[in-house]
Amino acid sequence: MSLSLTTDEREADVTSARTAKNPEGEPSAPTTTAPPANAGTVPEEEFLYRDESRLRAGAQLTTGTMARRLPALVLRSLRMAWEVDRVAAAGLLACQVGTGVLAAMGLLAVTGTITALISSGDITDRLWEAAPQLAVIATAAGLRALLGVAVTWLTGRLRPVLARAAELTMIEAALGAEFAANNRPGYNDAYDIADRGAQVTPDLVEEAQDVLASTATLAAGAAVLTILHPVLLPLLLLACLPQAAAYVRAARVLYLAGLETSGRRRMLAKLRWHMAYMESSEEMRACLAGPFLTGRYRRLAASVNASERRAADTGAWMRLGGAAAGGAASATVWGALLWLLSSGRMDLASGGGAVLALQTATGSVRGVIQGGARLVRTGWYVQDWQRFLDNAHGQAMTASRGTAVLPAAPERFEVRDVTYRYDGAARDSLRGVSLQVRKGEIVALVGENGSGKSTLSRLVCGLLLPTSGTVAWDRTATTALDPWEAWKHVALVPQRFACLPLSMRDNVTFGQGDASDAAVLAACEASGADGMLPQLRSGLDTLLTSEWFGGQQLSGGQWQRIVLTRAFYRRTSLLVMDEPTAALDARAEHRVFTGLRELAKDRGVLLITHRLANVAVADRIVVLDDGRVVQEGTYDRLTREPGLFQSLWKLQQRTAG
Ligand SMILES: Nc1ncnc2c1ncn2[C@@H]1O[C@H](COP(=O)(O)OP(=O)(O)OP(=O)(O)O)[C@@H](O)[C@H]1O
Repeated sequence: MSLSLTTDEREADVTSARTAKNPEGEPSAPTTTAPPANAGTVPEEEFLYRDESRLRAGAQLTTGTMARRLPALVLRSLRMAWEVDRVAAAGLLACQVGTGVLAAMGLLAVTGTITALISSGDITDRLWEAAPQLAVIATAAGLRALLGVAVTWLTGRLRPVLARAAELTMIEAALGAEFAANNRPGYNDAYDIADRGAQVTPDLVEEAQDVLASTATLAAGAAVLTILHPVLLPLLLLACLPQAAAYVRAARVLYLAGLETSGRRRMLAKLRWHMAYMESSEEMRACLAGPFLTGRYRRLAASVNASERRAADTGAWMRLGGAAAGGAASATVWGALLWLLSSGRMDLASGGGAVLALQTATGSVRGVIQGGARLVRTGWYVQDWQRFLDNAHGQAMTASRGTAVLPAAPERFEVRDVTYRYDGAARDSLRGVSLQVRKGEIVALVGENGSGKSTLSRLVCGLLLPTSGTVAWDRTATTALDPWEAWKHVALVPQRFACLPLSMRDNVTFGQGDASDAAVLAACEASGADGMLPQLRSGLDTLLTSEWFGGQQLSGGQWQRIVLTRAFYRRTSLLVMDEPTAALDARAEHRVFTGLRELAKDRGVLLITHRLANVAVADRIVVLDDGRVVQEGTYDRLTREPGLFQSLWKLQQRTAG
């Protein structure tokens, strides 16, 4: 998926804009080929969900599946609740069992009361006879109300804990995924859907509670109905089948709509982020991107709304059909009860009890069906979450890498005949590349935009694994290494870095090392970040963001100094710097490059920069062109030797005047 335009598309765009003007230069009515205002040139279809196998699996979900999966889902929700809060989980289960028992007691007491009241004899005697039953009814009702309050309290206690626990599993899954997976077609959709599953895990528990409560009351009603006449319960259950089928079909339609709109909803979230947050807000304003993007947002939102409305309408029609069929079937059950009474097969007292039991059971069956359908839909989402955690998309690093741990800090990082192609890309980003970085050596990577420098640096760091060829650290292939152990030996200054809302100290240390003032200040000195310390309100403990009270915002160059400090603080065997001084002023840049030789004494340094005068500091320069190494040598040699390096270098010299 690409948001950029091809040259043809861009030209078509300009042409249509030109033809939309009349010869006097006044805007005319848009031609049929011109895109409508604020439309954007990438059609919504680009953001459709395309995982056919998931959609097919979704379409095959039936009432049978629901019936089979309900017990497992209820158990699973109880297990999840048990894992995060045992007291609440046990309490909820006890409350549900208690509710069922009390419902049965209440119903039996109602039947007993009616029998006592309509029997012959003095009314005072009959009332005295019914009194204990009435006491049971009142006590059962009161206790059920209390249990209801307890259920609400316990569920409220569980919800946030479950939600945070589920969020954490997603963060861990994302951190444990291959960096390359982000490019895999469908991965981000799968992540989004799984994330939705994680968010609804508290619903799973709540809905399971509802189903359990309805089932408990249904069990009580069913027991009383069966005692009164064996035909009533099977009839009632049969009558509910059409409604159950309709509800499950409606749940399936809504679930599939959720899948289908996931890509578009993700794009909406991304647009919202860009329009609302500080990182891109200056560009949004100054380039007048706001109206265009809100137009784009409206169009995408309309397309999502239309899909969701269609699903809601279809679901409503299905439920209406189910309700009508259920109503007709209920009438049959009530008819059967009338027939039993009129034909003398059931006495009047039992009939009174049966009316109440039927009413209770019908309400509970409806509760089981509606709650069950909701629970099953939530269960599908939770299943998507579990599939992601189970590495259904093959993204987990544990699946693609070994567990080897290097016995000592590595001294040689070697790339041998490596080819790399990003997932979903049409061509290789690197082809047959070889490179070595040894301890004590500074190697510079240069080349034009898109030539493969960052990709190669990611391979050297072990962030990416080669498509073919080998990347080895002291003879151990990066594919065999435990990544978390391996990255203890790497410090990376990436092109796009993270500006985290943490204190300056935490932004530098990330909780590693001794984090003492002396250690952090030494790294600050090497990067030039020490110069900004006097401006920080609380020194190293200043919160680096103005989005919260007490925080302080840094400039772009100041942030880059922090990122350099981060890398220097780590004192690793390999230091990779991708455009490390792009935002630095001349003094800070000079300081970094003059300090580099000292830094390289006990580590290998891989330096990527477009400022070719700076690579004079390197021992070796490797020149990349379109994914291949085209030149390699010292600065002196490459500036004299005709080739890509010399021509780029001369251009820069000329620009510099
Ligand atoms: N995450 C990615 N997914 C797919 N293709 C990518 C990705 N990152 C880079 N590429 C492609 O790989 C090629 C090399 O990109 P790379 O970022 O390594 O170039 P570079 O030399 O570092 O460029 P620059 O000087 O602009 O930083 C480019 O054609 C780019 O389009």
